[in-house]
Amino acid sequence: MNQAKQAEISSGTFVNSNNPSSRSLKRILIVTSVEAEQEAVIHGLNGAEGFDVLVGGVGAVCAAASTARTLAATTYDVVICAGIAGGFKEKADIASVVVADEILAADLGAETPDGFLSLDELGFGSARIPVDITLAKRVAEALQISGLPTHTGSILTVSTVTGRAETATAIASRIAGATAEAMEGYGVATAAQQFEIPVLEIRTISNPVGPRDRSAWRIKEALEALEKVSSVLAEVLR
Ligand SMILES: O=C(O)c1cccc(C(=O)CC[C@H]2O[C@@H](n3cnc4c(=O)[nH]cnc43)[C@H](O)[C@@H]2O)c1
Repeated sequence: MNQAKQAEISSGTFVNSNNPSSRSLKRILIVTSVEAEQEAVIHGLNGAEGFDVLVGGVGAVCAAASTARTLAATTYDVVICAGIAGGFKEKADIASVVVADEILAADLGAETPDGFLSLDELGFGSARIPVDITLAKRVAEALQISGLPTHTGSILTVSTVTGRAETATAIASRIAGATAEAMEGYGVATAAQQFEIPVLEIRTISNPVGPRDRSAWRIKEALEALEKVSSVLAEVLR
């Protein structure tokens, strides 16, 4: 997608009275990759004020550019990357929810005969972007209480969807805490970081990370879970 499409739900104001830091979240940007995810989020928000939902495109580069363009035009208090994802074996099942405790560009680095070197090891910055951990924990707790099976862990950003069992095993053994993989989080988070805005990533699981079997992707179930996640977000962030 070349042209990011923004659906503004409302420009109203809301205050988060449950936040221990008393920070008020007046305006929240949710970035999805495709329109089906945007629609699920909008249905779940059910007209709640203060949320804008952007289709940022597939892949970290497109997501970063779309998010940065939006943040340059409007002030937000938090940015949330949301959508469907692959879940790592024994970490996140189909239709469960993963709230990132960190956002990690899993394939940003260098391959060597002795293994993978991350951006950090190469000395070119960091492949890890911290989330607003207080907010992430509060959202995860609310999702769990609402009955959605919810995990907290690293959500990896990859350029290529993992399609072999060997790759899945290699990634899981290289990255402790790898819970889900998707393709946009690091891009959205890089834009948010450069605008000094807190970031979250929340994903619902459509498929296992492993041998490619598109017929086994449970996109409908994952989108239904994403809609429920969004209705909880409307409650917990209000
Ligand atoms: O075909 C459809 O109806 C449909 C509806 C909603 C979303 C899609 C996508 O294909 C979304 C692509 C999006 O999903 C993320 N994703 C999902 N599973 C994985 C995975 O195993 N590894 C990496 N990324 C995954 C990713 O963020 C894509 O942008 C189709």
